[in-house]
Amino acid sequence: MAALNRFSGACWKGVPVGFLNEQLALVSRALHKSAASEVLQIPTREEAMSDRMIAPAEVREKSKIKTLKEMPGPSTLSNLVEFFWRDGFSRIHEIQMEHTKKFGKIFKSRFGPQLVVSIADRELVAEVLRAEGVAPQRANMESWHEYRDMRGRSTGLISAEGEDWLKMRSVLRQLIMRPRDVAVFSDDVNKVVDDLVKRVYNLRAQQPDGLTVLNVNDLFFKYSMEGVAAILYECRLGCLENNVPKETQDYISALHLMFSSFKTTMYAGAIPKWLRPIIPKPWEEFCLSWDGLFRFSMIHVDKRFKDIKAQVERGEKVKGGLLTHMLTTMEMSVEEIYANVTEMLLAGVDTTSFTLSWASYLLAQHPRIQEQIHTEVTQTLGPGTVPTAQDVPRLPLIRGLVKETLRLFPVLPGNGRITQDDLVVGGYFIPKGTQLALCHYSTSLDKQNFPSPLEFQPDRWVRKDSSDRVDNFGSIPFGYGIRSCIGRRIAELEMHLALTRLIQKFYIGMSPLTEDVKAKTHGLLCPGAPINLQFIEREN
Ligand code: HEM
Repeated sequence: MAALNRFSGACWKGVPVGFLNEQLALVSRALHKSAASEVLQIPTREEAMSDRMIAPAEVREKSKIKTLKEMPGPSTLSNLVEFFWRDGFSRIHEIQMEHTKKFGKIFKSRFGPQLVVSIADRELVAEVLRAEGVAPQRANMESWHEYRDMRGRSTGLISAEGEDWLKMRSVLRQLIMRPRDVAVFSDDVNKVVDDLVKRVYNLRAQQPDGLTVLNVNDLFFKYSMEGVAAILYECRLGCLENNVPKETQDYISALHLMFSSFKTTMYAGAIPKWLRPIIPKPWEEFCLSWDGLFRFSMIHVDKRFKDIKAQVERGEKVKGGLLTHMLTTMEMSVEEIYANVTEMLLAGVDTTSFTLSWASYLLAQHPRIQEQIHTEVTQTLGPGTVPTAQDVPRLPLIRGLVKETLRLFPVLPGNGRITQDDLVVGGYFIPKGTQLALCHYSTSLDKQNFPSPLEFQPDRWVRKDSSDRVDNFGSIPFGYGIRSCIGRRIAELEMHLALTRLIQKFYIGMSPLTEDVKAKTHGLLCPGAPINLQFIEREN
């Protein structure tokens, strides 16, 4: 039997009504068979319903379905101690692994009133995601919705649900979901890469050895923000300049507030409204950072809108990218455009910068692999060629580098889904409305999914022949299916072009100032200490 089945209907005395209906349907199908069924002595409906009925194998299998009560998992108390006493919020990825080891590949945890079913098995993750409906829900976004209602703002792709989400997703997916859609941004991103390289020279020059860039994540944060804004706002923000403009600096502060006070913002959702007068800070900070993020997006969207209007008034042809398209077609309202660019910028900066930081760190830790990749780049592109989106398919090791980095350090170590139907997963009945946690960190490091899982092997993603399938649900850092990451191709373009150029220009070495850097969870999986690297210029 497939480990997952869909049921409709509620539970009746612990047995899902849909399940009973299915049994009745099976029996009824048998009863409506012709004479042949009489020869086979199919039982009557009454016989079938009696205790003496020998159920078909499928039905017998279903009767083994267990309830959530029978599912193993840590106690509420141990969870409380783990998270609030032992700072579990910064070790969510490790706790995921520990619980998988202890309780198996499906287990339940309770956080106050919230029950979460965690799934750390690649096949079960695949079944859940493959069986999704048309508008999957990731998690309860009540605090996000409350802020938006309070300020009269719209939801964007991350926070929207149902029809609203479906409408916005269908507009955006036509614009940025395929590699060839984002290839048109290649020149814009390359200009940002030019500035990244300049910035590396500039930062190195400030250090006594003339080689080291301290805390590379700061550099990559600015690169990612500049890159994603070049695409989303069709303008430059000046993040990589020596003097970052004030407006941009304010935005960076709002973004830092959102993430650095991750616990605070988590509590903002978790603290009941009636407690807010007593503990006001989390909710206030949450609103303050959203105000900053929205303000910034609105400035840039309004500016572009004004430019387009002026162009139209002058009788000029309006040309542009993503934002221009959204503003001229108006398939979404202006409020929806504000909300979407705000949420996309929020989703697109730290994710990309952490991945770039880890990728550079891994290259520095593995000089032999770095040389292999450098050889691939120079042999494929020739000396001094600036890579473009069209070159990326010819650089399998660069793609492997990004995939392997995201396998070892999936920025989102776990993803969520709220079940929209009653389901059976891994032999357990899971009622509609249950919060699922898909444990990507555990599956990525599971040796059944990836041999020698702790080793950094970018070439494990290079297909040797057509039968050699290396894509698997063990590592799906961008999610899967209709609700997967809409910015995936933008992120990949930014990372592929930046890494290729850095590898062309520099040998990336470990700085003596960097010790073994462990990952920590801070909303996202990020470096637990500054990564300081040397960028040694190559001679070609
Ligand atoms: C390394 C970079 C990135 C990683 C690893 C990443 C990962 C993810 C993941 C795991 C999800 C949830 C998918 C799911 O629930 O199935 C997601 C959603 C999303 N991401 Fe990304 N992301 C990255 C970069 C970006 C960028 C650059 C943007 C925007 C330009 C972006 C925009 C979004 C949005 C808007 C959603 C919500 C989609 C929806 O609900 O329809 N992401 N991302």
